[in-house]
Amino acid sequence: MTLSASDLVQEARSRIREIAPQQAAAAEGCVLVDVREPAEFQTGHLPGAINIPRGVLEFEVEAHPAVANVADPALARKDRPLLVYCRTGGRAALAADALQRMGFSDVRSIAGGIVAWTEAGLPVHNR
Ligand SMILES: O=S(=O)([O-])[S-]
Repeated sequence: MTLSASDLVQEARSRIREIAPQQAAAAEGCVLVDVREPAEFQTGHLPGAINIPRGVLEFEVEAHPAVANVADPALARKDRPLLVYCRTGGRAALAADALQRMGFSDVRSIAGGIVAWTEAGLPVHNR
């Protein structure tokens, strides 16, 4: 049996936690991870977000300064709350699923991504 991208996203969604943009806006102490491509990130992103594209996420997340264990760089802080998002939620669902499988214990994805965030009237940082 082969699966479509949509099937993969649905499967991931069954294993992850998604929260509404308003809940995400109220979340405190999370590392906010934009998993879109750098060019997308540059067109506007959530305030305070870091950009680790979906394609390199598994390879780079543990060493990112926002996640790394400074005292022992070999150990990422797997209990660090991570809040991931993309454009509409597909890539973020796959990203959240992968992060959980890597042992990150507090991962959430913003339902509907930055599109839903913007539609909810929440602020976007443009540079
Ligand atoms: O993957 S996506 O939901 O950003 S199009």
